Amino acid sequence: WWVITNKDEPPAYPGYLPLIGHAHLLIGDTIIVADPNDFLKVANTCFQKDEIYEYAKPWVGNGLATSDALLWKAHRKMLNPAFNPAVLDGFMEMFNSQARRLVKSLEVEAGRGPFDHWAYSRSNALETICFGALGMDFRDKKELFDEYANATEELFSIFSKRFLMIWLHSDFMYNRSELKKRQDKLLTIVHNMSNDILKKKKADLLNCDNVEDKKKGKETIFKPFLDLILELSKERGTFNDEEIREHVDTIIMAGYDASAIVVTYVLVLVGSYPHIQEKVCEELHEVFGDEDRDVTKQDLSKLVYIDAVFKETMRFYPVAPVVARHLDKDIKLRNCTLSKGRTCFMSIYGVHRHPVWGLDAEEFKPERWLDPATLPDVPNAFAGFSMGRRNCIGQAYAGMSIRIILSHIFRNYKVYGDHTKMVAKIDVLLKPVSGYHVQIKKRNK
Ligand code: HEM
Repeated sequence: WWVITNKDEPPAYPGYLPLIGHAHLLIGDTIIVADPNDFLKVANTCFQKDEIYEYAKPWVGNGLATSDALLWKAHRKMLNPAFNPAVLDGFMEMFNSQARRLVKSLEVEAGRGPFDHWAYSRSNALETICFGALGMDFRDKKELFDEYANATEELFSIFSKRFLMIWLHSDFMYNRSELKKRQDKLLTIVHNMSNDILKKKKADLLNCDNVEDKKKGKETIFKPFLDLILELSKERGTFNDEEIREHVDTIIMAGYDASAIVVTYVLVLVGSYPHIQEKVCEELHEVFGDEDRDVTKQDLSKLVYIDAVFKETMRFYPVAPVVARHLDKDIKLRNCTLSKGRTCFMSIYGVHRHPVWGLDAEEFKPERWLDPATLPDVPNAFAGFSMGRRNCIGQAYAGMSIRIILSHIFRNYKVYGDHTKMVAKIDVLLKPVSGYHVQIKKRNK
């Protein structure tokens, strides 16, 4: 308590013994926010990410997720158009074909015992995001894909190992560690890939006149983010090559793991509740009949129950359970003031289990999303994509791709799971330690 600088600071772990209850202050001057209104206030008052985000900088540099507040403000404004609905409409066909690939790859498991479908969802999501971000088609380049996929997976695990090994927090110690040597090797693989593609794309762009495409109204045709960012740069002179590479790597880092985990959580949860799966299938039948056609944008607006399942899954198991800001000013909340200079952990998990969700907050209930009367009174009670201006830029992309995947999977397979046997842990993201075991059976058409 000796470091408390503001007289109306919140108490440290209320109810705990002094000294022991303040022990966290020795590790770092941190505060945790789990109230929906407080979360939003912090999110919209302070845009500076905490120091722990520095660990990801060797991979993604000053991309949106890690950049300092000032640079982030300028870059986010310039990048928002690359994620607008017209651009995302161009991704529909690719999302559908990737969802079909996932369904096909799962065929070997149909009718057999429990299996961990994470490997399937993860590699499918990485293929999709590499296609969407870089325009890189890995589909017939298995060796290259495996090398890239393994490198990204291991990089994630290195970040979380470093976070847990407090003695490696200082750059001085980390730069001398085996972990850092391994990280450098993996980064060479990952960066070479983006740099090679960037070089090739730049050369292609010089040879084609995109203004003509726009005149012909072709904006909704699929264009990877890299092409869009290159075009923005060409038109407005916005980003240099290094910045473009960092933004594209950020999109890959931020996009694929989280999306894949949400799909896997949905399968385990829906597989645990047959009555919910029945409703999903009834809705799919109403919209598609017995057809195995692609999902259109109009279909998505009709799939309200699947949307409810998607949102409830993200509420129940928030993939990004905590985000962190460095408080660059004092922030006055309703009941207390947070002092400048502290780390503020904003608990998405806490917001999603907050009393505003009612007595059934601990239950998985997609129905709550179907009627505004059963949702919390406060508008900021859902933070799955964080809140405020520094929220997830890929929210619409993720929502679209995931709902398309689910529409294909549940039209083709009956899924069985038991989420009560799943133990989750925070490994940068919230992941099950026990695997994502489900069983699937082919549906009769
Ligand atoms: C269901 C999947 C996803 C979830 C749950 C998710 C969640 C989040 C959250 C909670 C944040 C805030 C992180 C923080 O403040 O530290 C974030 C930021 C971000 N996400 Fe996502 N995300 C998902 C998918 C995607 C996809 C598909 C993309 C790209 C296509 C993406 C790109 C980004 C980027 C670039 C940021 C940084 C935004 C900024 O600081 O301006 N995300 N995401």
